[in-house]
Amino acid sequence: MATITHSIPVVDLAAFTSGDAKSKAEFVQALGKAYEEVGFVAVKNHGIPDALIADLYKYVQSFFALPSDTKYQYEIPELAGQRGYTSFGKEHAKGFDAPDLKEFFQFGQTVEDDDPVADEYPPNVVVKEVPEFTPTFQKAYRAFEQSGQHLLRAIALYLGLDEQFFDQNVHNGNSILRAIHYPPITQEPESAIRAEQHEDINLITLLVGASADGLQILDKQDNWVPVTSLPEQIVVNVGDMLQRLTNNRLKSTTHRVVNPPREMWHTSRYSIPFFLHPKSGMRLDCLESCVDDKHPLEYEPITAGEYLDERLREIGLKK
Ligand SMILES: O=C(O)CCC(=O)C(=O)O
Ligand SMILES: [Fe+2]
Repeated sequence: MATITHSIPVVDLAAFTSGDAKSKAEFVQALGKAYEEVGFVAVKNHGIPDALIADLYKYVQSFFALPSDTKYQYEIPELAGQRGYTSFGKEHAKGFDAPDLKEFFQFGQTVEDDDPVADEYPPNVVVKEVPEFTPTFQKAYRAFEQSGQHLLRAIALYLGLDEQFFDQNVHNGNSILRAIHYPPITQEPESAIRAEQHEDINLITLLVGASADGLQILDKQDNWVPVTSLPEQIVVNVGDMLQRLTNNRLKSTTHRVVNPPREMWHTSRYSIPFFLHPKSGMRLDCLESCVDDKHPLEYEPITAGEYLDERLREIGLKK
């Protein structure tokens, strides 16, 4: 069912959410196979309204256009970049010293029921200069959660689990909506690129139309392949938590964002990934169904919270 129009398979989420049993089952197989082989898909009919995405980009651009001193007010070192602003040159990929050529803003979970997990989450940082910023992030956060929940249900079915396997751990989970600005490049970058090669930490990442070229994935032959998606599609990839849970059956594929050619140095690039995380208490111990003689157990038991802490230290965001 998946058609390859670019470097990554394309799937139609409407086949899962509104289709009959046959198209639902076909979607499950197409998504699962793509995640075993490529780790990335482009999703159409993802359910996130175009107008909301347009608003999100508009307010994100207004925020990054604020004077540096104003943005610094929203950078709170105790929050380790998990909420609010992180200035240019702070984050580096695991295993690399040179920081990425980016600044970003992170928005997290707001618990609206009486779930005690609320105590684990710092409040979001409210940008006063752009009043529509916070309500738009909140709306988008919920829309991404919803879309991600459908995809995780399909993944659960593919893995032979109960369709609702992820639901309770993702409801009020520690997901992050991150707006990234890669500023214009003004001098020959020494060794750094916009985002050095890495794998995402979380279960899955949903990425709305990055505003310019640059995203590349590493294929099985070690070639960098550009990822392009049509304007109405979002890119959704497997992160390390899902790879770990499935004992490497689903692939958390290495990716990076390269610098543009010199004639495009004067342009900014914006992108808005939603890193879908479970609650910190979710166990990421490898599923029994993913361990056998051919696939021996690769990882120690761990919770999502322990794993996240380990990874944030490795990328320089947590001391
Ligand atoms: O900017 C992009 O297109 C992707 C960014 C990314 O891979 C990340 O922030 O993890
Ligand atoms: Fe990434």
